[in-house]
Amino acid sequence: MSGFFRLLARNRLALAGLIVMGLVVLLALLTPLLPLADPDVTNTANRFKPPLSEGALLGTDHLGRDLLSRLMWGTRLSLAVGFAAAVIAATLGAAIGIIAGFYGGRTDNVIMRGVDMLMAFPYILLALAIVAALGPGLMNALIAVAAVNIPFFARNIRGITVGIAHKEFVDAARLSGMTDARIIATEVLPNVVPVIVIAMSTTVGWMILETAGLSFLGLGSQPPQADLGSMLGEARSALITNPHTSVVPGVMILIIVMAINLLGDGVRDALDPRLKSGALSRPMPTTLVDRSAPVPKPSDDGLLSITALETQFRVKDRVYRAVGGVDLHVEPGECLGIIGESGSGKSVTALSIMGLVASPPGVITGGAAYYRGDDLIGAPYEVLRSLRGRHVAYIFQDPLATLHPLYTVGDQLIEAVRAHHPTPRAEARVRAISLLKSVRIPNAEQRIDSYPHEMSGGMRQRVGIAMALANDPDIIIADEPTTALDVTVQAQILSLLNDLRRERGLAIIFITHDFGVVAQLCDRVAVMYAGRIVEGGPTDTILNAPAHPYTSRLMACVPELGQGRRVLAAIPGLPPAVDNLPTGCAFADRCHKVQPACRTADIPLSGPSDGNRVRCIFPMTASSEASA
Ligand SMILES: Nc1ncnc2c1ncn2[C@@H]1O[C@H](COP(=O)(O)OP(=O)(O)OP(=O)(O)O)[C@@H](O)[C@H]1O
Repeated sequence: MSGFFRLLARNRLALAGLIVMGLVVLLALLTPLLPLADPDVTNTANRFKPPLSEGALLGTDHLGRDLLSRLMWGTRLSLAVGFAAAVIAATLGAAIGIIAGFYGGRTDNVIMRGVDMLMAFPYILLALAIVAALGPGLMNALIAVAAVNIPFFARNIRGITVGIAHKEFVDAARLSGMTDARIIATEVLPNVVPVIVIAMSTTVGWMILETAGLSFLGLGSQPPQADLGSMLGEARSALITNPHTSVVPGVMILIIVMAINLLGDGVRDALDPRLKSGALSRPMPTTLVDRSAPVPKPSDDGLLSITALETQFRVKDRVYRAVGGVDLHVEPGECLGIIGESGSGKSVTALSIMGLVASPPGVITGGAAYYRGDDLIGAPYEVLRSLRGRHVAYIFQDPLATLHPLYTVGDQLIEAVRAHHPTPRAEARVRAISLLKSVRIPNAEQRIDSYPHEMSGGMRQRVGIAMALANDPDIIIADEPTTALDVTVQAQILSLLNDLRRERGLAIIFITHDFGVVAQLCDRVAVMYAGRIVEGGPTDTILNAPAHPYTSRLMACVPELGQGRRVLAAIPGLPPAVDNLPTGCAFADRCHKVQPACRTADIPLSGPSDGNRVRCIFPMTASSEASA
């Protein structure tokens, strides 16, 4: 709750709205206690007194009634009616929406067609019809305003509920034997309450206006009772001769509605977790680059050479150092494996190369990535766009997130083929079919017209791989591409990638958690921890004699088939938070070989450039391992 108020207070306009609304509500609550004149007592001798007259701070109206007093009582009434109408509309609308969305089918159809009928009328006409049927009066105006707003809430909440009703946690609740009422109360309602609050906060002002509108037309509060709308209505005839009688309630309506709307926007932003992290702000086409240090020279002239790459996420006042000075290089026909625990910075390193880290919040703060001698970091968008997919292609981890649900896989493959090579559609289709065959999709001629949801997870992943191959790239950056595949398909895909790099000199950067895949495919491997490479070198050397305690413990976690029973040694503790990295070795807290010297200063990556390089001052040796 305190987090919510902190976020709300950060939005200056919302804070201003909150303060103004707080004052208005406070004044409305204190009105009966204030020494004000009776708002309904007429005194025609004092008609139309101007503001700042003696005994009438805001002047008097056409019947000589004190405008300040009428304003205070009128505001109190308008606020009460507006809030009450909002609560009634939200409660009934949400209940209708939840029932329609949860039960679906005929229940949904009957309820929502009724709601549609209500929505078919212009809302003010409907409100007028309801008040005309019930008779003028403030209570009837309240009922009318609530009734015309019920469909708005019902439709919104029904949409959210339909999505939630088919989620796995609702299925799990059903399986555990919960009744529908309990599922609605404990599983559905908590998920829709923020939406109800957001919808309410943005519509209260609107309902106050609608109530004022009905009173203005003489259908709401009845004389002598004052609300803001009726005050405006009564002042209509004196608009030119005595404008203060209209300005006083008009300004109050403006203040209230502005304050509520600003506050409502702030509440919406503070309650929506996606808005909080800036996820809905439009990311820039390439990652923002803010390099203060001079750009490093390439350490060698490989196909792709990454030098001292640093990428951060700047979220509000926190800085997450996701990648903290990474050096990597890959040659044509070579496969480089990147391995490390979840959150170690593997994906962010890979995405930084082509400027694909979303900005905001991502910023590349240092280093360079040379592709055939040209630095890609900070390269113009057009340059990166022409390289993306054509020379450097990515295979992403989550095939469902990368394929568009509304296009067939064929359309998407054809689009990928034609993005960089203008080809007739028929020719691109033939190429797409051959790509699907090359990733071993059975029945490719028919499957090309399938939608992503009609394919299994493994097939979708293979479509993602086919798409990466569409333009014969020089480098493929594969981020855990085989995680969703069964072992036989995984073996096929790995051998396909292996063939491609042999035949075509394709370079592969393969991000994985699986040492088995590294052993099978990679020539060299880099082990990452807390955003840095802690060990790197030829795969055989590292797998046979890991030098960093982290690498050795990571390997000890891997079960081995056919090696008999052995205890799997999990690494104790958790990786450090990248917004609060310790001095010295980031693995020190979890390391069985830690010494005080490990925590004093930064530890460089040392060792021969063509051999095993390690970021440790007490690396593992055969003898130390034996004694451990
Ligand atoms: N938008 C973001 N805001 C703040 N921190 C982020 C953001 N995206 C990633 N991070 C942080 O950056 C670090 C590196 O994340 P990254 O996705 O590269 O890890 P990874 O090693 O690829 O993990 P996995 O194996 O689970 O994919 C993590 O600590 C993560 O929490």
